[in-house]
Amino acid sequence: MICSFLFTVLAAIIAYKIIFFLLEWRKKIEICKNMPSIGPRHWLWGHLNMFSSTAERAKLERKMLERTGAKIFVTWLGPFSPLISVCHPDTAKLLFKSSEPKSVFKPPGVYYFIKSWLGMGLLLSYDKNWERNRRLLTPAFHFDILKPYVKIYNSVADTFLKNIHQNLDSNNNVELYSLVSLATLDTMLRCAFSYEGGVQTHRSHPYAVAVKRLATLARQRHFNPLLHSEWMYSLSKSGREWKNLTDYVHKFAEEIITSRQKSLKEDPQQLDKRYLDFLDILITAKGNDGSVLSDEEIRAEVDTFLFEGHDTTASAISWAAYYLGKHPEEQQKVYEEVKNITNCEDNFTWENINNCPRLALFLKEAMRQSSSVPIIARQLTKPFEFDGFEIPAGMAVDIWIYHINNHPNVWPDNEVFRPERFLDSEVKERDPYAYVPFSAGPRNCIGQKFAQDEEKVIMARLLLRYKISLVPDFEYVPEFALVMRAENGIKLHIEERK
Ligand code: HEM
Repeated sequence: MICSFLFTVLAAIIAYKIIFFLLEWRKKIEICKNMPSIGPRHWLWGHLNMFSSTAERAKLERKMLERTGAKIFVTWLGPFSPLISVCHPDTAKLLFKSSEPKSVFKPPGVYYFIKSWLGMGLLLSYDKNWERNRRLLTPAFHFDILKPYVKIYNSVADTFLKNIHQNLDSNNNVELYSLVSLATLDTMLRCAFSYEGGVQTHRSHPYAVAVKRLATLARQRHFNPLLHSEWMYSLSKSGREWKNLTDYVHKFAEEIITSRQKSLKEDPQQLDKRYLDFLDILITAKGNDGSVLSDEEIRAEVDTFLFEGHDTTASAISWAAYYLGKHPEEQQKVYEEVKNITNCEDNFTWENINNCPRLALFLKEAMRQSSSVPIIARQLTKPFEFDGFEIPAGMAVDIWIYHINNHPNVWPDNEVFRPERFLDSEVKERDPYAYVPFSAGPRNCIGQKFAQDEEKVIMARLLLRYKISLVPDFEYVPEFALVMRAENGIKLHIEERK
């Protein structure tokens, strides 16, 4: 009797869940019915059978944007999961201006898949916790903190340039991306964490390798609906690899925190300065009620900044170097400027950083064509209307920064590399949300100035020492993941300048 009662209750719950799921599915189909997409949706694969790499997917989407001028589109990940994306300033600005949280709550929100790695640090947190930590950490990017970092950028560049020289093959070619990753990791560790780990002395560093692999695993999981459930993922091979790698990166972050805590205990006078650097702010932070950040909160911020602070900048610098090789005439212009303002000295100063207009234009155009953070995402807490499409609360929406920065209706001749697009006279004619490599609005990138300064120093120093060209027949294939990497790395031909 009890058994049959329990069975009936269980059957009712299962039936309810199935009906609820089917109704939700029908609702999603209805919402996306007339939305532009890269092609007809397959009943099982959705759009997944139309591309085998993120580069192919982005290419198909670009073609679709050329054809339709769409401001919003949908990609079905299998039969049940529509991924809605805004891709034009008109639609994206509604989200940039809002305080909608990041898509951390459920799949297929892209940030859901990296939550167990980065924790609820500044990138993924929302509401009161985010407000508190953003307020707390903003002073770490004050002018007075950033200015002395220029010395570190130059010292990092010294080792980076030596590494290039040492890693040249017999044809004078070098794979640059991995060396840049080490350089930007070194910068981040030294500037924000007062950590001198000699990162660049190795050909690769396990942390940089782990981050690269984690980003790949997150992307693969995103596009494999079978692995969306936590349970299925934890049983899979890649789920176990994910767990091992996140354990390792968390341990790396904990070591950095412990080492700084020890050093501050031994010599508290290190804190007697007007502006504390990033890690010291976290360690000494006190809320209004005297509470400190928990160990878990500190670690989440360290994990977040280690990743956001080095991987993004590595992408920006590596792709910028690629464009130097691709456009020799632009390289020459930037080189002339850098040579003149430095008098060929091996040092790029704070004054130089703020007085290199040609380099600044070049870097902006490079980041337009290869946006280091190609996609970000939000979870709607209220309904939004994007270009006539009503999207209900609860759905995740991707913001395609790369497509916004290249949208054919916003950027004439979008495939042409033309740094003059960023002259004041042209900028003032454009929508302020048309160029958003560092996002926009309240959740914009806190490290923008830091990243731009570092980029300028590394690029200027690279140009002063080497002439760069592309390697014929090498395939430069962008990978549209959390950060825009290059599938085969970025191999460049290098000639020492006399
Ligand atoms: C070229 C380099 C960089 C690019 C293109 C970039 C881009 C971005 C973008 C697009 C966002 C918005 C993410 C979102 O809304 O989901 C963001 C946020 C963020 N970035 Fe960067 N970033 C760069 C460098 C850095 C650096 C060097 C740091 C740290 C030193 C940093 C720390 C952060 C943090 C903590 C956030 C979250 C901010 C918040 O939500 O309050 N980024 N970045």
